[in-house]
Amino acid sequence: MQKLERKFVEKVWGVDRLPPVFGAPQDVRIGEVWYDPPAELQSLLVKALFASERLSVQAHPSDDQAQAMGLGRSGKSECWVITAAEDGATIAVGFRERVSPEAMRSAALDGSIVDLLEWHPVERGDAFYIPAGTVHAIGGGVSLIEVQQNTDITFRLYDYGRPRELHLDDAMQVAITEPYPSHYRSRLGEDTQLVDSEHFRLASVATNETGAIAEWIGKALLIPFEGRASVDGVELAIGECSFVDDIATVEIGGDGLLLVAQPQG
Ligand SMILES: O=P(O)(O)OC[C@H]1O[C@@H](O)[C@@H](O)[C@@H](O)[C@@H]1O
Repeated sequence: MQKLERKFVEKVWGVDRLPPVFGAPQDVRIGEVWYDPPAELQSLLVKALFASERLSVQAHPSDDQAQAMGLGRSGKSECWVITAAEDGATIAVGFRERVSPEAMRSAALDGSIVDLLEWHPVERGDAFYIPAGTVHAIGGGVSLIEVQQNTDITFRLYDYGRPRELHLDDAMQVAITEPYPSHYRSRLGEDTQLVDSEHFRLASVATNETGAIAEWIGKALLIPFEGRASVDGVELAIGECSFVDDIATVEIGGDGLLLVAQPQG
């Protein structure tokens, strides 16, 4: 088992103070904690996100689109598990109704795209799979764990007038201008398989009942979500992410809830 190194990333929409378990520098607006992918598992990246304000409205390319655009081999599908949400917090995923690409473009230019999106109320434990092409924006007052394909290609459609680069023409090539299919949503406690996609799968596993991953073999990433969890007797603290070479051969213990991610395909 290998605990992954953490990297703190400043973001305009980040928070002034991360939970103490992260030991983050003070006086810096941190929005993301990146867990450095190990040499043995480079295809997935895990992040913890902390948003005090809305992130950009954005979309990511698929593998084929990224390759056709000369941006490398990998696109970016991702998933989120909400770890904390202030009262009334929302995230935007997909459109309320189907829109034409032209209507999306002009709404991105004047900012009214924010009102075309479906803003979903969220609470701790809600999970969303976000396939490449889904137009999305994480709202303020939300913290989450993200598991994503390991690439950093984000096409911003709209950024609330913040002075950051937009990528509207690229986004137009990849954005799906439709409502978000509800079967991509799940909830910890009700569902054990949160994501089962082309590129990765994600399960929520109670440390005393690991049936959800009984058939899993091979490399995996473990992210403690709640309570106390251990692997082969070593405690996994909240705020950490660990790599194991073969999930089938490790002994999970403790009294808590773990997220377990594994590459597929
Ligand atoms: O473009 P900004 O607003 O900084 O957001 C960038 C972030 O967006 C989120 O939705 C995720 O895709 C993160 O992996 C990404 O780093």
